[in-house]
Amino acid sequence: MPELKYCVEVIEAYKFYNRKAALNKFSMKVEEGTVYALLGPSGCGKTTLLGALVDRVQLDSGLIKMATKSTSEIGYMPQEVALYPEFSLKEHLMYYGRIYSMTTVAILSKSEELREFLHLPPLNTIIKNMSGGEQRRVSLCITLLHNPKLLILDEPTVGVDVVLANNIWQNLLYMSRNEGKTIILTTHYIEEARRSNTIGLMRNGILLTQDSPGTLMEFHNCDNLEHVFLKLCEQNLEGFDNYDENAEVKGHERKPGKHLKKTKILNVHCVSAHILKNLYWMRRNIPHMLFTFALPVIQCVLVSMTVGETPSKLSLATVTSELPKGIYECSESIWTKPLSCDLNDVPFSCYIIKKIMDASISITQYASLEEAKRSVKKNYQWGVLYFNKDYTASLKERFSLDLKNDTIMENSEIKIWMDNSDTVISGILKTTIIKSLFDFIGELSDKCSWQTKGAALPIGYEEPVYGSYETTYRQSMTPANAILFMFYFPILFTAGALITEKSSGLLSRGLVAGLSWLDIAIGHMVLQYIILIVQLIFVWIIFYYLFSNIMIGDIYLCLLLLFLVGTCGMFHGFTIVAMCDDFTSASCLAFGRYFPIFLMSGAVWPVEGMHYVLKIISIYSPLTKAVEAFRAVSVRGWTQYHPTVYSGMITVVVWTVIYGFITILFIKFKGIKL
Ligand SMILES: Nc1ncnc2c1ncn2[C@@H]1O[C@H](COP(=O)(O)OP(=O)(O)OP(=O)(O)O)[C@@H](O)[C@H]1O
Repeated sequence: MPELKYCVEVIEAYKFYNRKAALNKFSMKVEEGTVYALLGPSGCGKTTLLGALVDRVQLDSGLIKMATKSTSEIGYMPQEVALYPEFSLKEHLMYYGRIYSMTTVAILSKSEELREFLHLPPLNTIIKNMSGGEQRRVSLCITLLHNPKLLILDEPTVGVDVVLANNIWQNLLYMSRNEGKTIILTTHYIEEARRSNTIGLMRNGILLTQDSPGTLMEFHNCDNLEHVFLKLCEQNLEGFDNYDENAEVKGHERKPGKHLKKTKILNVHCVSAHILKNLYWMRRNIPHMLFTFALPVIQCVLVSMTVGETPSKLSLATVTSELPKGIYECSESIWTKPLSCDLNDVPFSCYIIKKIMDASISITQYASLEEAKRSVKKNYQWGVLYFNKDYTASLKERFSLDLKNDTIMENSEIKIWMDNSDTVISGILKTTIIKSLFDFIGELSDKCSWQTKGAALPIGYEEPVYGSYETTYRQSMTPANAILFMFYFPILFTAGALITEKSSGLLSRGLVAGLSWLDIAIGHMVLQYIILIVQLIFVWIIFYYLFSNIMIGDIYLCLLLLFLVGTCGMFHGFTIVAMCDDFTSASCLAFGRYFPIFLMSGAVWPVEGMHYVLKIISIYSPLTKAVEAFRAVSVRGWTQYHPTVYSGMITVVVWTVIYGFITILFIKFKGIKL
C-alpha cells in the first residue's frame, strides 16, 4: 500500500442540500502535524466539510482519504458547546472516557492534566455555573481526552474574548508542534487564522485557494489576509460563469462510502457509558424525575375521580295531584318502615318518590305543573314527574289487567318532562326513575300478591355473563385508560429526553465519539424501563387497589400487556425523535397523535359506533386491540389463548416493530444535523 502523503485529503467533494451546493468540487490537503484553518463566511460550507470528515455527512460525490482510520483517533469539537448544563466537568469526562473505552484511572489522570493545561475550574464544577469561555474550553477538553491524533474543531474561538481566543490558539499550536497532532479548524476571524500553518479560503462551497499565510500574501501581493480573500472573491465572481452547470449531475453519479472504520453496532463500553450518563441525569434532575413518577399518579387519580362515577345531587320537580298537600301528606311510616301491604290509604306515588329519593335524587314538590315546568326552564330542576290525581287507583286497575281501558292506562302513567340538554344526566335520571318504579312494583308482587305482572316490562335481566349491572362507566373505562397511559408516558419521556440531546448537538457529538444508534437506544431503554416499571406499579395500585376496578383475570397477563404497550410507546418516542429536530415539532407530533389514537381506541365511545372508514382505521390503530384484550382479561377473565387477547398482544408487538422500522428509515435517510 503506497504511503499516504497527507494526513487528510479531500478530492472533488460535492454535497447538495435542496439542489444547492454546500460543497462544490471541493479539494483540500492537510499535512500531518500542522494546523489547517478553514476560513470563509457564514454558510460557505465549513461545517458540512467537517461533518463529512467525521463521517456524519454523506457526500454526494468525491473522496476523503485519511491517515486516521477510526473515530477513536479523532477528536471532534462541534460548533455549539454541546454539554449537559446540569452535569459536572468530571461527569462529562467520565461519560466520554467510557465511550473511548478508557479506564477510570486513565480518565481521572488525563482529566487533571487537561484541567491544568486548559485552565479549567475544579472537576466537580457544574457546567451551567461556568462562564461561556470556560464551557468552550470544557468542550475542547472533552475533544482532547482520549489523546487523538487528529483534531477537528468547528469554530473553537467563536464568541470568546480575545484573551481566551489567544489562549486557545497557543494550546493548539503547542499540541501540533510538540505532540505532532494534526488540527483542522474553521473560523470566521481572518487575522487569527494567520497563526496556522495552512489556510484554506472558502466561498460558496468552493475552496478558492490553500497555502501558508505568508505565501498567500506574497503571491497575491497583499499585506493582509483580508485583502487576499477579497481579491480571490472578485476573481471567483468573474469566473463564476465558468461554474460547472452539470455539477449536480456529477455529484449524483456515485456516492462515496464511509472512510472511517465502522463503529461497532453494539459496544458494551458505549452502552454502559450511556447508562451511566442517564444515571447522572436522573441524579441531577430530581424534580423532573419526581414529576415523571407523579404524572401517572395525578393522571390516574384525576381520571378515576372525575370521569364515570354516577352523578349525585340531581334534582327533580314533582307534582302529585293525588296528594293535594304534596309529599308532606305521605304517612311518616313510609319513610321509615319497609313496604306494608296495607296500602288502602297510602297513595302509590309516595312509595315511588321514596324509591327515587333513596337513589340519591332530591325531590322538590311544586303546586302546579306549570310552575314545575318553569323550574326546569330556569335550570333549577332536571325534570318534572307528574302523578295524576287517580294515579294509585288507576295503577291498581292496571294491575288487574284491565289494559283495554285507555283512561286507566293514561292515569296510571307517571308523566315526565325532562331537560334533555345533557344526555348523560337525563339518561341517568330516566334509568333511576324506571328502576325505582319497577323496584316498587316488584316489591308489591313479592310481598302482597298483587297482580303486577301486567304492568311490568316483558323482559327479565338475569345474572350477567360478564361484569355486573352495578358496573360504573369509570370501571368500564379503566382498561382503556390504563392502556392509553402506559402508551403515552414512555412517549413523553423518550421524546422529551432524546430530543433535548438531539437539538443541542449532544447526540451528534456522542455519535462522532463512537456511540452507535443501538448503544443510544439500549442505554435509553434501561432508564426508560426503570421508569416504566415504577409508573406501571403506580397505575396498577391506583386503578386496582385504590379505586377497586374490576380485575378477575390473570394479573400477570395484564401486566405483560401493559409492559408491551409501554415498549410500543417508547418505540413511538424513538420515531418522533428520528423525525423531528426540535422540541416544538416533537411535542406537536406527540400531542397531535394522542387525540386520534385516544378517540379511535374505543376509550370514549365504542368502535361499533364510529364512521365505517374510521372503524377500519381504528381496528388497525396501535391501541384498539390492546384495549379490547386488556378488557377481555381484566373483566371477562379470558386467557392468552383467546383470539381477542393474543391478537391484542400481537398488534402491539407489530406496531413496536413498525415504529422501530420507521425510526431506522429516518435515521438512515434523514440523518441528524450536526
Ligand atoms: N441539514 C441541512 N439541510 C439543509 N441545508 C443545509 C443543512 N446543513 C447545511 N445546510 C446549508 O448548507 C450551506 C452550508 O452550511 P454550513 O453549515 O456548512 O456552513 P458554515 O460555513 O459552517 O456556516 P457557519 O459559519 O455559519 O456555521 C448553508 O447554506 C446551509 O443552509
